[in-house]
Amino acid sequence: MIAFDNISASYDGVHQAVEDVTFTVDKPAIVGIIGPNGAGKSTFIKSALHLIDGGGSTTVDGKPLQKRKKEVAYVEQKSDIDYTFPITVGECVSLGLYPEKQFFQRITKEDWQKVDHALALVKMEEFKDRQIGELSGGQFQRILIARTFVQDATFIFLDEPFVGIDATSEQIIMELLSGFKKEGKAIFIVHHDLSKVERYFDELVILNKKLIAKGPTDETFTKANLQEAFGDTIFVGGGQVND
Ligand SMILES: Nc1ncnc2c1ncn2[C@@H]1O[C@H](COP(=O)(O)OP(=O)(O)OP(=O)(O)O)[C@@H](O)[C@H]1O
Repeated sequence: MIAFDNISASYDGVHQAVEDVTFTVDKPAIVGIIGPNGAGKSTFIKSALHLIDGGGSTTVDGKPLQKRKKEVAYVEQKSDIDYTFPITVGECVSLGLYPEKQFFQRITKEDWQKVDHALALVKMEEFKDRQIGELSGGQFQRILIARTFVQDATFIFLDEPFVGIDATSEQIIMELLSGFKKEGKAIFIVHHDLSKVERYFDELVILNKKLIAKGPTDETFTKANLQEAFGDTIFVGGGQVND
């Protein structure tokens, strides 16, 4: 279980971007994190994972996150990533091995097999020796998922993984994540396409600075909760919103 206790964050010390968000998630699960632009979804993850300063604490199976870092993987928003960094696809995926390796340890043959296996899972094995800068957005996203796979993390956080990627990549990634769930992992996905919410997520976290709702999707994906988070203008194209 992962428990977030009073997670808060402020960038200027005056305005709260995230305020006292508390909830727990039992694995396995695929959890959607939704809310309007600027609601603090990314900030919540960064503060909860101690990537930025903030208040509150996160525990993994009762232990402070600092002691269980290897079990947590995070893929930041694409806009935060430097694609021009000169490394190959294989090297990029192998970075997932580093939480368990000291920097002076060599990557072994067995490690490279893990990398190859992960690349095969995301259907990117032919791209192993390409530079990451040569990939499409969807291909790159698949590489980042492969990196979390070699890390073998139990809790995986993905910030808007489907932005600007093609339907095939989205489907490949969702199938892979369902497989991760079957292995007992919990996957958190910041997502903005509300029409896919019911199909993709077992549980939902609805945020707008504060926690508006958290629970099984069929209980939380309601008009009342969405109006509270997004205001009255919310429109869910093709999706079913419960009363
Ligand atoms: N590095 C930063 N410095 C200052 N303010 C920031 C920074 N990052 C985010 N903010 C502000 O914090 C608030 C929450 O932003 P955040 O990016 O967490 O929202 P979000 O829900 O992920 O938004 P989106 O859906 O648009 O990605 C916003 O008001 C944003 O302008």
